Amino acid sequence: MDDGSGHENGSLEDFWATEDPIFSRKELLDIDLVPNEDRIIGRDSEIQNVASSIHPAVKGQSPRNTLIYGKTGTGKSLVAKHVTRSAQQYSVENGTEMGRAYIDCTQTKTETRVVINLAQELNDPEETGISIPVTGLSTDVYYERFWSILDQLYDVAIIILDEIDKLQDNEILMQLSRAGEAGKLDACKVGIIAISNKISFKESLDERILSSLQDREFVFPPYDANQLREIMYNREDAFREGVLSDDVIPLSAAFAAQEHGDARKALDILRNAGELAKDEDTDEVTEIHVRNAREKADIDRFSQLLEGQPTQIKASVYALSILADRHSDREEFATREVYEMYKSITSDSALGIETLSQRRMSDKLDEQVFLDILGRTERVGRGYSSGVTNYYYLLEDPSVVQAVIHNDDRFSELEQQ
Ligand SMILES: Nc1ncnc2c1ncn2[C@@H]1O[C@H](COP(=O)(O)OP(=O)(O)OP(=O)(O)O)[C@@H](O)[C@H]1O
Repeated sequence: MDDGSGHENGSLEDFWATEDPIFSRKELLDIDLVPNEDRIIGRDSEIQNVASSIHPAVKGQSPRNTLIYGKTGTGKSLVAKHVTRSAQQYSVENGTEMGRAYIDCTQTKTETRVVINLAQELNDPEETGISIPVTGLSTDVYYERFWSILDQLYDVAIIILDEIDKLQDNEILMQLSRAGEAGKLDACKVGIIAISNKISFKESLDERILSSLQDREFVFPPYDANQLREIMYNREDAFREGVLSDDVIPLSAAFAAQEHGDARKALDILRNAGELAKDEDTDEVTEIHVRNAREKADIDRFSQLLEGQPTQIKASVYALSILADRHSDREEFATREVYEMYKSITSDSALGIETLSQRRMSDKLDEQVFLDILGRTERVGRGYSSGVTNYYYLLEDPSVVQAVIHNDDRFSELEQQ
């Protein structure tokens, strides 16, 4: 309470003035940051490849459409953004009007929303006199306005569609990739850089779209532990000097390398380790913080996967996690074993769900295989037990799985199995 002495305000002022004991430039660890070229590691040939496919654009000619594949955190978005940013700077200095737009298709999934976002990103209403209301127009009208913006403002436009497999349908790809031939545009040339981490996504594309998009196609390999280390050492100035103990970066790199060489994961672990140290009011980030940050990252990822899943699914995954916990010497468990545990879990009235048949429970487990929650192997029995038996295994540590499922109160209240 303010006692009139000004003391309260004084102490808050002191508080505002305190420096962060851990981070000095935390923004260097932001996941959306496109760092300068000297901080980009191990992607020289990928940068060169993408640059050569859009090279004609800097002279106002048609760029080649480009598809980029690769697992999560292999630098796909980074390279696409970096190369197009550099191309745009060069173009402007050399008299070519180049437009550049980025769409994250996990957020913008429908054809109409993509056109609206592209039109808004590329428009300059003062110059074109065109307005793009957020709603209220038909898709056709949005397209007309979009083509008109492109023709009025740009010689060439490069459109990055990230996580393209998340689009609800392919109409937008058809429109963009054939805009020139179809006579929608008079002057502006359009190039697409499409990014995906699912190579199988091509199977869902119409032959005509595919042949147009697939002009150039690149696969980005995962990083090894050395490259991950270097990526992090190049962002070390996000932290105050002397705050990171020596083993922090190598350990974060080792964890992310186990994951499949994911730079996103590496930087997430490093940032979270710093946050944990800060929460503890210490001024050193140590190995323990890295281990806890990794566990937190795993729990967050797994929570997202399991979020909103029905209780039956949680119960069957929980049964598998208890088996894995009890038998640390084994990884895989036969359907029958999982079912026995599932029966004892679901018989607890605290859960309030019925006990399904073994067949239906295994159908539920099979669904999880597709969601990357579980793995399954099939083995052909020998001797009397001929026939195929399914074995399930967790893709995550049982303690992480249980921590996530226990967030659902009904599970945390279950009798110890
Ligand atoms: N070669 C690299 N050098 C420096 N930082 C990198 C490199 N590759 C990736 N990063 C960083 O890792 C994070 C993830 O990279 P990016 O978003 O480009 O991956 P992605 O392959 O597009 O992944 P996703 O498929 O999940 O979108 C970003 O913060 C990026 O800055």
